[in-house]
Amino acid sequence: MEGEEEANLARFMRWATALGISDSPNSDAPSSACLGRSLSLFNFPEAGGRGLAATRALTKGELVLRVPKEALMTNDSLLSNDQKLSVALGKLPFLSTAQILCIALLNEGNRGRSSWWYPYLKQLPQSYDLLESFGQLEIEALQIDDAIWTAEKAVQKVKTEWKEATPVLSELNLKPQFTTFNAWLWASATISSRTMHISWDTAGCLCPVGDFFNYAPPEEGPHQLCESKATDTDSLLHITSCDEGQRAENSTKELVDAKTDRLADAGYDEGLASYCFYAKRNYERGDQVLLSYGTYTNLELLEHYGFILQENPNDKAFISLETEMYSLCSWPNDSLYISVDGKPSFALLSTVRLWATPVSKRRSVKHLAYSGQLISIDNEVAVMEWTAKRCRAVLSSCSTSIEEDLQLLHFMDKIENSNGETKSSTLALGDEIRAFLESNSVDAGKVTAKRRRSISRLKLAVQWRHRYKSILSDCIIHCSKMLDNISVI
Ligand SMILES: C[S@@+](CC[C@H](N)C(=O)[O-])C[C@H]1O[C@@H](n2cnc3c(N)ncnc32)[C@H](O)[C@@H]1O
Repeated sequence: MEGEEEANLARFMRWATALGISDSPNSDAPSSACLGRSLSLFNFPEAGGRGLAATRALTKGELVLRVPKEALMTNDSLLSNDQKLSVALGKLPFLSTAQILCIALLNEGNRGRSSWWYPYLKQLPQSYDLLESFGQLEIEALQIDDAIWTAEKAVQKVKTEWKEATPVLSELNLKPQFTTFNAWLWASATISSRTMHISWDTAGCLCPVGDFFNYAPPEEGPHQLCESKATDTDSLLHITSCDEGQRAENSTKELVDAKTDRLADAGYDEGLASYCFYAKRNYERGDQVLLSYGTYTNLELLEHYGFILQENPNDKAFISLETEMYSLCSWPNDSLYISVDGKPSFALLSTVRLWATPVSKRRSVKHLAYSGQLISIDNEVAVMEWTAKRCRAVLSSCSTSIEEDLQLLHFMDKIENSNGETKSSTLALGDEIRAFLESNSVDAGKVTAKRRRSISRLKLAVQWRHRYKSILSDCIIHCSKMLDNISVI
């Protein structure tokens, strides 16, 4: 099996080199290998698995990989020489561009060795852990309503998309294994987790070799400047004003920064007729070279890419608010969250401050709330108490505690790394966790490949909820500190 994987990879690299994919894009000398001068393929078990390492010191902004247009797998390139596919798709004009790319990808897989893309297809992952591939048990293991709802919606969406595409899959006469729901899940996850943005097709493109870059979040998340000022413990009594004008200026700057950041990272270059990848910072030889796919919370990473980050500066915890709060201020609902450091977002804090003000006085203090200023000491006490209480309510509604989640994760690590020797260690676990394991059918004795996959998804669900609960727990600590500060005044 390993030998076969190596042979597939070697064939893929020859194919990529012949197409002009190159990590020495500025050199005129023809390359004998597509990688080796700036980048090389390497395994990073703790940071994305297969990825790209720097083979020399790389400078920020340097072009490190170029993938010519001919090597990009797009709807255009897959449909252009396939009359049968175009005719079949013409009968279902309502399909989305992403559904069309799924169908075209399965159609290409069905061709097997005769596909021009065969070397590329052979080194794609065989399975994924995106939310849409979660079963009922894994979804329930997320525990938090918002996440469960997101996962159920993702599963429903991928099922609907498959059903809508079924008539085309039948008309193409694909082998049965390329028309199943599992095959569709594979194609859909491949597209969700590996396509790159192109301006001429919303489905994006699959970019051989370029899709070996693992993810790092962009350096700074949006809105952080304002929020940290407005909720800083030190500045409680002399709150730095962050008025609407300042906010607008900051967010425009952040948008521009985010845009230049993305452009500096990767993008299709019309002039070079290639997808180009740039070093987003300086790298030492041996470092993993990473790409920012965008700004994502852990739930969004899980939904679109099938992984989470233990340290994600853009993670957020949403808690359900009093119904009235959603309409009290003009902030969008997705700005009402608790940041990864446990502090309420600027918008959440100002909303709760206004809500905690008697109705008759709200009008006169609205400008204070909107500019992030403290309304009164009593109001601030009510705000911190309400926020901490809401976080505690969510934590106590979960069927496991943060400590139990940690124990469970530790146990799952053992199952993953063991060859069936873990049974006795279940005795050391609490009743609740043992019941959880039994109800999830995790039989510690047998670890088949299929079981390993379902454990890996279950582990992702537990890791996600553990990070979420940690944010709420940090928020409770933050609120207590603020209350302590107020009490010494
Ligand atoms: C574009 S591919 C990157 C290459 C991929 N590792 C491979 O073997 O082909 C994106 C996928 O890599 C994995 N990945 C990327 N960055 C990661 C990270 N920082 N931590 C964990 N997994 C990551 C996820 O499975 C994700 O869906």
